[in-house]
Amino acid sequence: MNMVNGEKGSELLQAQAHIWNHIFNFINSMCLKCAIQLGIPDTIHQYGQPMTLDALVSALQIPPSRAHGVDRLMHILVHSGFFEKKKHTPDGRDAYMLNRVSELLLKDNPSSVAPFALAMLDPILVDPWHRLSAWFHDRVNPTPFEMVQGMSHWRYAENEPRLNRFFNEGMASDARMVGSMVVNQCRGVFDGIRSLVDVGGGTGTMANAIASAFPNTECTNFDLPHVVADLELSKNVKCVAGDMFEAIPPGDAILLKWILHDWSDEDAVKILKRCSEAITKGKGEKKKVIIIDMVVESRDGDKQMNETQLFFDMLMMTLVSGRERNETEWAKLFVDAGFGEYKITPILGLRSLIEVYPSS
Ligand SMILES: C[S@@+](CC[C@H](N)C(=O)[O-])C[C@H]1O[C@@H](n2cnc3c(N)ncnc32)[C@H](O)[C@@H]1O
Ligand SMILES: O=c1cc(-c2ccc(O)cc2)oc2c(O)c(O)ccc12
Repeated sequence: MNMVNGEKGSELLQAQAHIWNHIFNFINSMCLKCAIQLGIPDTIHQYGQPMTLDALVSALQIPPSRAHGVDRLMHILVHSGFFEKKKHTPDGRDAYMLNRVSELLLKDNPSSVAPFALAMLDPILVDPWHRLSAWFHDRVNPTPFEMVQGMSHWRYAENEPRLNRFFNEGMASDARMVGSMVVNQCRGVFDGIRSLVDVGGGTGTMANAIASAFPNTECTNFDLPHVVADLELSKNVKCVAGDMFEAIPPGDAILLKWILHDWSDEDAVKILKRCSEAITKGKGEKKKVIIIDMVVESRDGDKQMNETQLFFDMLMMTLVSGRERNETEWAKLFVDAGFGEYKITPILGLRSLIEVYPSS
């Protein structure tokens, strides 16, 4: 039988479509970036009602000769779930509305993902992906990022204010969402904690949220000097600059949100040992390390969740010599760093809150 006829032929065409879909996946990312840069989500939001193409083109100040482009851009963005389209009541023309996804792209949404999207899709962070295969043969650079930029992601952020700003803003918007969930849904985690240090706390959003929900807990935000320089934090939050591989300020509890997945097992154990020293010096009775990170697991039937876990693991390998870990891998880190029991609370979607206790 001819290969391109019958069942074999249809399998072949399906395989080809699958490959095309993956080749062109970057078009989804680039259309998203374009929509954010043009300000489409904010423009529709400010309009306050479903917005026709003409109204959108005019508000965006795009020349009428490019209106067909906005039409086609909106078509793919509706298809990929970023906006809703409905018939405009008086004349039956199409009109666009925000949905829960595009609300997360609004500039004034405290949980906006827009800064992250712009940072991730900037050539600085896209170029390393073009070097991934070369990196597998490279014996020198810890990450594809370092291969391209000649320095680590953290050093680069220190020298490049634009990346530093986008990255810190992206982290802060995530910390606003996670901070409010943690202080509302996991209050018990902070019971009896007299002092807490948020290690690698970025611009202090988590420390501020914890300090305002638990005024009796003395909170410290600890990060690299260029991150904490000129920070204005709540008046009951201390700010300390330093290197977590050298020493961590003392506290009953150490918070590590999205820290350990940035590092290899060897470095993660070093950080945990510094945490162990810091809680030993804490003055309270109750002591623990609180980790907010992903615990990789196979989620039956949820292809998107599984794929997102894989994306994050690749992101950690490409940008920052880290990895995502399953429960067995986490448990090994805790044992190697000399800790005792741990408790995982899977409360933050793809991420969990892990409490790790000193060995008795
Ligand atoms: C992925 S971000 C997480 C930020 C924050 N914890 C959050 O989740 O919003 C990692 C943080 O670790 C900080 N960091 C990296 N190396 C560090 C070091 N050696 N000592 C202290 N902080 C460090 C970075 O500056 C950055 O703020
Ligand atoms: O470089 C990153 C990017 C992210 C990231 C991107 C987009 C999102 O919607 C959320 C997060 O997260 C990172 C991270 O957690 C980390 O520890 C290092 C680098 C990055």
